[in-house]
Amino acid sequence: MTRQAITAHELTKDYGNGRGCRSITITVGEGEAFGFLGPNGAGKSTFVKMLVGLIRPTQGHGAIFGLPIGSLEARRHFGYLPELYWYQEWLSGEEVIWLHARLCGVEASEAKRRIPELLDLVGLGLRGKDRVKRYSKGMQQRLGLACALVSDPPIVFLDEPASALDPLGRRDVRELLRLMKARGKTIFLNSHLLEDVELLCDRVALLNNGQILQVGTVADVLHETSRWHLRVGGFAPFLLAWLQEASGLTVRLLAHREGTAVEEDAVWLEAELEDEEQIGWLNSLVIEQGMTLYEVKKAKTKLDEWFVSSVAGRSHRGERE
Ligand SMILES: Nc1ncnc2c1ncn2[C@@H]1O[C@H](COP(=O)(O)OP(=O)(O)OP(=O)(O)O)[C@@H](O)[C@H]1O
Repeated sequence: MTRQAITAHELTKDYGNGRGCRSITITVGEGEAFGFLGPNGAGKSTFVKMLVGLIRPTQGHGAIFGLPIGSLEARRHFGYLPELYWYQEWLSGEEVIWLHARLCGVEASEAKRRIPELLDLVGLGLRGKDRVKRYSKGMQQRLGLACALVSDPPIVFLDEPASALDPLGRRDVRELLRLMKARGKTIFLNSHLLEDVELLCDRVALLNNGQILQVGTVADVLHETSRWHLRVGGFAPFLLAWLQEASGLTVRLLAHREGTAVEEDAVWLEAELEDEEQIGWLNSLVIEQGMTLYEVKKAKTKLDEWFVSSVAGRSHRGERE
């Protein structure tokens, strides 16, 4: 059985104004990449700050490899990239990493060996001797990543690690996270870049107003829809109404489906089922009407669609207050 890397039990932070996060219970296994999602102000950073020991919970408890959050022992096991980072601008990039290495207790000889490796890893290879004052925001974020990895920790907490990066930088970070995952690191990722989360994370949690709405594997949350797509030939518009009436289901014509050429003869229909078994019934109706059934598959929701549909209609604080 996989060891539990991060656990939180009813972890709560109330800033005194009713904001923060409420009663969050989750477990992240060793080697797992866990995506923590939610709209602005949902409480994601607050939750991570409790786990890394920067703020004290109002209630509940948590542990890192079984060690209480906030303790020095727990802190030895992770690296952390905060959402808002600010490094000593009078130091060079190398000196900032050196400082973090020494604060983490990395031996001097080991730190010297790691610094050029880390600079290369985060794409700052040639700029290590420049002062932070001369770094762009994106370069400082890359520096922050290097600092989070300096002790080669088994767990990394990354709060929006690519928020300041251009598309190339984002791709670099995506690759870096994949590499870390392949090396068995546990990754706790707060991010609004849902495409990256979908590619990297094993499980995701969705937070709103400080509370968890849903937790599950990426596959589960994306496949929970009951929408099916059917590619049919010999379609005529009147058949749509007929299909709806005969099946009693909502069936619509998709204007065009991403990634497929628009063919003259074949169209995509989308059906909403109440029960998966209805798909066989619908297929037989399509064939009965003389249409050709080329393909039938369950519609896969993108993570951003899932995010929007899960949060839509609920009140949420943050930037929209
Ligand atoms: N120190 C504080 N004192 C009072 N309220 C706070 C404090 N820090 C955060 N909050 C509030 O707590 C809520 C959660 O904030 P938090 O920064 O955790 O959200 P988030 O999900 O990380 O948002 P974002 O995606 O914008 O980074 C927000 O309503 C915020 O205004």
